[in-house]
Amino acid sequence: MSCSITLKKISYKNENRQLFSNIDLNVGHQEKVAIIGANGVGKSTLLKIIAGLKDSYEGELQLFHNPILSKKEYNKFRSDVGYLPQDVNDYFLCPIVIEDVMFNLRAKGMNKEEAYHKAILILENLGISHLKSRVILELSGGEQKIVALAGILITQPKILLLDEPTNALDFNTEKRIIDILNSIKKSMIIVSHHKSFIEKLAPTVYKLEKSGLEKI
Ligand SMILES: Nc1ncnc2c1ncn2[C@@H]1O[C@H](COP(=O)(O)OP(=O)(O)OP(=O)(O)O)[C@@H](O)[C@H]1O
Repeated sequence: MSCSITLKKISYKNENRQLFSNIDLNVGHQEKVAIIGANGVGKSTLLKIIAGLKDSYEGELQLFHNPILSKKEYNKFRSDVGYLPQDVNDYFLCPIVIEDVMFNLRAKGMNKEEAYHKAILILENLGISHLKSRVILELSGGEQKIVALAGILITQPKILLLDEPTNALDFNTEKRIIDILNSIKKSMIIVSHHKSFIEKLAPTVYKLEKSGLEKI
């Protein structure tokens, strides 16, 4: 199987305790998997390891079959990985919605008109074009989450890592996000406590325990 993400015997210890050990996982090309587990077991931490935001782990992370042995190595693949954190507050780079959604395209050198056009399209797709001129910090938690998702999807990463993507979304917005994520052909890991959301999106579900990942 062609794998986008491979974890081999990943273990992580924070300042206080061993969070988890022996995590093995293969996420195939365009496969969608969900990770569930008790509060505090380390789901967000595991996602951060895969997102290249933690390097003090044991074991091996591979992206597209390439062992990632250093930050430098990870950086070659960073633009292939879109990470939606559980708390999106600290991840915005611009004060206004449309500017933030355009930011990564502009950073890659795309001209302003094209980046603006693409940003408008993605906001329309996600049903939030009415928010385009709003100040991000004045939006609700749910609105901020969709704006963050727009900023990720616009760069067309090959891998999506979504930490509680439907947390704080109302029923209709959640339904729209499910439809959009279902229509996207990408490798995805979704961390969620939300059973019905997972059932509609991810055919493969793993439970994170201290001693490893169990397929359920
Ligand atoms: N910045 C931090 N500093 C110290 N400890 C932390 C930090 N972030 C997380 N932890 C601890 O690491 C453990 C795992 O946290 P993590 O957020 O990965 O769990 P989780 O499974 O995603 O939980 P939840 O389902 O509640 O979101 C917890 O005990 C938490 O208190």
